[in-house]
Amino acid sequence: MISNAEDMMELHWLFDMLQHIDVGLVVLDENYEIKLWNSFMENHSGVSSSIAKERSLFDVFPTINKPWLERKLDNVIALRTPIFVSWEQRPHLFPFKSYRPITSMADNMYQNVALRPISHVDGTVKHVCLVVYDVTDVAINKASLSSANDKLDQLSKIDPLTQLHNRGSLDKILKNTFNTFQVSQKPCSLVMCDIDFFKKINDQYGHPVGDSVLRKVSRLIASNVRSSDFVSRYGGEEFVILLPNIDVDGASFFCEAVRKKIAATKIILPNQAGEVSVTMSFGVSQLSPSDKSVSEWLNRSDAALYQAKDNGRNQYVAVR
Ligand SMILES: Nc1nc2c(ncn2[C@@H]2O[C@H](COP(=O)(O)OP(=O)(O)OP(=O)(O)O)[C@@H](O)[C@H]2O)c(=O)[nH]1
Repeated sequence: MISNAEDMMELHWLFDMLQHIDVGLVVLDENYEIKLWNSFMENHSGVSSSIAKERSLFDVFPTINKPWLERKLDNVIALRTPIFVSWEQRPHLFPFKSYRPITSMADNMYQNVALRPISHVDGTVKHVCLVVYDVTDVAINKASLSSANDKLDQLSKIDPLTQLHNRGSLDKILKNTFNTFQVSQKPCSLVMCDIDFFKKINDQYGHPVGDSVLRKVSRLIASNVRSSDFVSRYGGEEFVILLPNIDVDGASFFCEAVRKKIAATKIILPNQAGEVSVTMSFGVSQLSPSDKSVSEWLNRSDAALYQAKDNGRNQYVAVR
């Protein structure tokens, strides 16, 4: 008798704890009717246990993907094995609001859900228990970590002064372009360009003014390319522009257009220091099947740029 009373007490305690545990507990029968609905489910859904019980889960939550969940529940019963649905596959099963102040960045509660078969005393399985875990904190932390990583990744590819791609990302894209060219053989041109007598700007107006000229020239170049082109700061006042699907004649046309625009632009200096104009010299060459490496191609455009400087600057030289 004592043992029976103790058992009853234990059962009562267990039931009380399950009712108030900070995890959602739902028991469904084979027809998806709710047989148990603990206080976590009541608090987050606003649906009391007395209202939820004996109703189909899909009537209480019409937005749940019925065919998908039915398939899962049927499998749990037929195979007698649990199934786990992670928030990464499906952010939530139950459309609950997120209520934690620390996770206010999320409107909805992210959930991991375990679907477990429940055996009857005779060994048959006709019920499934859904265990719903609130994993909003984990999801939000992961999302902010991945957004911070994306930002860092982005920063590592960008030149901070000009906001153009930096040398590292240029090296990567040139390598990829070179490898793709071995198969596609589609024309691709590379322009190296450099501001003429830039040292004079620094000497005359100071380094900060030189910086603002670099920024302006970068914006001018970037606003004159197609979205598939790649503009990078190679170093100092030197830039490299990659023009996919453009042969050396098309690239020459592009250089001439940009050259004219830059030469015609008056750059307003900061702090009412007046205005300056700059010119640029350009060297251009096309990737050739005989190139054994990216450097051979780069060196050709570089040599053309120095030729343009030697010829008097403010011009392009193309290697054909
Ligand atoms: N303001 C500023 N100047 C830079 C930066 N990087 C390089 N420079 C300057 O760019 C100038 C480049 O000078 P040079 O290589 O002699 O070239 P240049 O005066 O443009 O002459 P040419 O190229 O022969 O026409 C140097 O004075 C560098 O200090 C930068 O980030 N900001």
